[in-house]
Amino acid sequence: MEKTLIRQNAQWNGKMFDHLCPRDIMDNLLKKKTMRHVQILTGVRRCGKSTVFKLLINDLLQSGASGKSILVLNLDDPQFIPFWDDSSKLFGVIENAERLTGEKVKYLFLDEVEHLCDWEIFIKSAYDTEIFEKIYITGSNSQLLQNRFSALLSGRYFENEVRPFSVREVFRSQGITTLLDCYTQTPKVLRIMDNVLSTGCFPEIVLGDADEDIKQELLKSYFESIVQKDCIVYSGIRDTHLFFRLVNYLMQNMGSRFSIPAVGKALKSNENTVASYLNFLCDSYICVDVRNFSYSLKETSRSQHKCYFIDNGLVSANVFRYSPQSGSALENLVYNELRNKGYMNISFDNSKTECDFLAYKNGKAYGFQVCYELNDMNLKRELYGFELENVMLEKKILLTYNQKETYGDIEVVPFWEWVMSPPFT
Ligand SMILES: Nc1ncnc2c1ncn2[C@@H]1O[C@H](COP(=O)(O)OP(=O)(O)OP(=O)(O)O)[C@@H](O)[C@H]1O
Repeated sequence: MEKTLIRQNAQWNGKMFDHLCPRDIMDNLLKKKTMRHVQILTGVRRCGKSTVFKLLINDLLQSGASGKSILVLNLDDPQFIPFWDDSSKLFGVIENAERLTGEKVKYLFLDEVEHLCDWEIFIKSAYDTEIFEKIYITGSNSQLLQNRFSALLSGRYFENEVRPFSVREVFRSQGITTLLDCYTQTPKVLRIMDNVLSTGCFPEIVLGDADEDIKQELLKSYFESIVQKDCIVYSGIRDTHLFFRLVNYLMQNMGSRFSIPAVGKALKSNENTVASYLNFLCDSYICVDVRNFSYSLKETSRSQHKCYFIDNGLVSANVFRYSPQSGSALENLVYNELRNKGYMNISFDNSKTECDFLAYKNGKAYGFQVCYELNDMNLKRELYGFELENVMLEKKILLTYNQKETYGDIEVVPFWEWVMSPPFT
């Protein structure tokens, strides 16, 4: 089996990657390409991690590297099952590759490394041999670097999260590359936004020409594999019935505030179990647990939570009566774009103003309110959201589906315009 795998590897050539869409994360990765540090790419399943490998390989080939010096091993492939319990056997695969191609492996790519029970030991030895110019690895669980051997790698790696396409990447994949394109092709922009609100931003969903039903089916299969492989099996969840009820509860109440004791009560379960199941879900990158804003570090003062999902499509495929025109669908998209645009410490305000998002960039605080459609009934409440005590906001931005206005220092901006306005990261 190794022979076939290795022959496939040695045949890399630039033309194989012509059809791939460029990813914004590449700028960051290429800046570090000459550093020996191991590059770890984590992220939810199907978001495009292996494709980022291909983009990196393409760059290596363009820079003159030989295809034979690049070895990619996908450890999710059942052929690697015998290696899962003893990663040192991989050195044998590398030696075989070198014998077959007659060239040293300089660039090692390991996909889904979490299958190797002691992957850090293998990576540490591979790094320390100084044979490889660069080692890239991927994993689909944020606990990848939290096990007993992780300290072995300290100071030797960079970790970056790959995420499904940002909305800007979706626009770019459909030929909308500038703000001017958006102004001149607004109906197309709104059509893309409708798609993104309902079927999300996973690359295969965005780029595929399958009809809506097939996309929903595919999204359901993504969901099942994330929940099964990266939550239930990876974290050893025992009460799967409770776990599914929790996921369903969080999807139905996406973007609504909750407390762990209240969910425990609603699901008739122990709150400690609910809290740890929520952590397992977050570890798989399928959702994030956002807390209310507080200057105090005491946990009790941040006891309110809101859950946002990595992709609107995953939610729409699983929640009965999901409405892409709802505030929560747009709010979920805004949360993800805040992350894509590099905002940090994202929280919500739990005082009387109820500001949807407080987020920081370059040490400055920004306030965001999200309203699908502003009208006479909700305008006053939405503007009031920015009247925060104790926080000086650098900017106050009210994001809508397609309305633009200014109210004093508050800018009402269509979501697509905000997405396509620099700075992008
Ligand atoms: N930049 C891109 N351009 C074109 N297609 C892409 C791109 N990124 C991802 N895809 C497509 O999306 C699908 C999933 O991508 P990929 O296999 O890279 O994801 P992954 O995160 O490695 O998935 P998994 O965790 O399940 O292994 C593939 O069909 C791939 O071709």
